[in-house]
Amino acid sequence: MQIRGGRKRKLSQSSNSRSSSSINIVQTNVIRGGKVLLGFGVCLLIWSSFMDDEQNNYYAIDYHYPSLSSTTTFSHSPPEPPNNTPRKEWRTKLIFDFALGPAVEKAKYFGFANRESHQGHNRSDWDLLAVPTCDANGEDAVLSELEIYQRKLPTAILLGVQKGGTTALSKYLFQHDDIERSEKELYVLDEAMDYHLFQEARAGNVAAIKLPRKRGRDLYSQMTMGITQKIKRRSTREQQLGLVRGDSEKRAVDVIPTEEETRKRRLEMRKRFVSKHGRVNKGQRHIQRNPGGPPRRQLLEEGGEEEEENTDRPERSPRGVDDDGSENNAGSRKEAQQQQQQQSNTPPRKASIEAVIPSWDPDEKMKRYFARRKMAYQQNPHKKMVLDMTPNYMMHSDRVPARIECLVPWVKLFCILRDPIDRAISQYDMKMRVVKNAKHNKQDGTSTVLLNGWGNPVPSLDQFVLNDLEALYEVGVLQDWNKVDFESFWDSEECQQAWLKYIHLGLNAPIGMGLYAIQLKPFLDVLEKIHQSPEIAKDHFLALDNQDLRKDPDGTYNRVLKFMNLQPKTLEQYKTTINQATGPDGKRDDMYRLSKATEDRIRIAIKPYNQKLGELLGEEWATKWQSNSASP
Ligand SMILES: Nc1ncnc2c1ncn2[C@@H]1O[C@H](COP(=O)(O)OS(=O)(=O)O)[C@@H](OP(=O)(O)O)[C@H]1O
Repeated sequence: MQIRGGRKRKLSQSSNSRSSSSINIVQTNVIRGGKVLLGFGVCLLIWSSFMDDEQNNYYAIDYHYPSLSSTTTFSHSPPEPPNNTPRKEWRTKLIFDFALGPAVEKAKYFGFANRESHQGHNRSDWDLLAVPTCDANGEDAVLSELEIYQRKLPTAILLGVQKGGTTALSKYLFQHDDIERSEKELYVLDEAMDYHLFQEARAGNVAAIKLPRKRGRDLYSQMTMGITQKIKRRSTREQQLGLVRGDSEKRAVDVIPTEEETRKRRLEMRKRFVSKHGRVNKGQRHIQRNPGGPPRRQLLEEGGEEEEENTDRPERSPRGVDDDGSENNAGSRKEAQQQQQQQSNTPPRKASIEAVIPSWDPDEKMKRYFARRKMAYQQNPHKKMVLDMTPNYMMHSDRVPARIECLVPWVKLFCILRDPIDRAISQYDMKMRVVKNAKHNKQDGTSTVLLNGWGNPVPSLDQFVLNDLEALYEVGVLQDWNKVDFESFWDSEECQQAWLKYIHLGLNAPIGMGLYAIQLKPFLDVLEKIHQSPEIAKDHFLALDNQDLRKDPDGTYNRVLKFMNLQPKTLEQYKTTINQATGPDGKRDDMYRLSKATEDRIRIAIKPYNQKLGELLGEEWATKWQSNSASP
């Protein structure tokens, strides 16, 4: 702005007074130079400030409870009682906050002034949860088993892994009479707890919580959650029209366009948008799309498919890197906000928690969480096990272990692992099932480009995994193991920080999720810490292999029952998704295939982590996935 202003003045000066002295010219040049420097300095300052911010965002997931202690964190290290707080009170408060607190808030939210009337639960149901889990001296949990069951706190937790076969296993387990039937994925220890803390932060009870932006997801994979709304709408439309979804031939249609094709397409879309609605600043777009014009709904109706593609974009991140990976123009955003302010005379929106997490919908979250907990808290004292099978816990290994220690130290943890490559392919397949209903843009009659809801081409399977591989190298989780000694890296602070940085990027993590050793280590550590004995800790952990579940469902099911100290049982029904989708050998005719080169690259890169898994879980795990046995 300043530079442009300077230029204007210079032009008007030169036209009006040709006879200005050379001193004037020198002065003008000096001023102009100064302004340029000043502008440069300001830009540098802005840039460095939000670069810092970006950095902080990666590491700042520390949840503080000032009411307990300003140093009690719930993420990276297990919380300890603050000074002068009796351990009993401290623990009661934690249990109350985590298990009961959200429930009380929910009751308030749903307008139950009187909790007695709430959905058949009476006050004592809720209050049961608030009973301290330690004795009068503040020593460890003294809840009897019955008390734990009555409280419906989880007695066993399935940590992961996503696409490992959780759905099938949960269907099997819920057939058992001694297992409480609840929804499969509860997200109590990650999302719900995070949500509770957000509520607290909003109320000013805890320090503001920064979460990483979802930039990485967009930057590296382009398969974002943002598209799901659009796809849902489109698929409903397709259903209404009687179109069949899910036929496997469609999977083969994604031909990845060249960069040039992508650029052209974006330009075209932009041109069409501008010709229809006028030029709109990036920053302005989500503030007021069409000042004074027809309402947006009307625009959409007139605009048809193309414009809808463009206008369906969710809000962009407040600052920093844009959804499509390009740098935001912080200046133009500010400008747009100023313009907006002038137009509407309303103050600019303050950065809020919602701004930090763009897609956050508290009401929606609240309802979902409420529904889940309601199921989990069903009053049935006869069931012995309450399961929380949330495959994302494994990936949230920065906060869930501490919460386990603090809240449910008695739990047994189990997981079902799968060949990382097969797992990644399955994840891609899941994403594509959503994406493939997006617009297919016929370009020249021969190639068909599959686009996501934002008009960006979706990556091929190879690209999808390679992008993640690149991210893992970028943050330092993966390195050139010929140059870096994995053994010393594994135990280092550097490794932990790199992993934190990676998970806080919010990626789809097709390869990262397959690094089981690094995810499981904190859970194994916390079990040892809780039980103070490696043997007892071992009894509280079970790792299953997806292949075993495929080949011997009955045997695997009974292994889990034994692990939970439940009576053995023969499975009544095996009907799971495996029958429709995957054969007993894990192969699927319509499955995507990774190129051999990519697969080899990944296997070499993650090999040391697999070997570590052998050290953690037993030798057989070290060599399980050397070659892709499930692929031809
Ligand atoms: N019985 C049995 N044993 C082993 N594996 C099975 C079984 N049933 C289903 N599947 C396969 O599991 C994959 C889905 O995993 P999840 O249910 O964990 O998915 S999710 O994370 O809950 O979305 C999914 O894998 P892909 O078919 O490769 O996508 C299912 O086919």
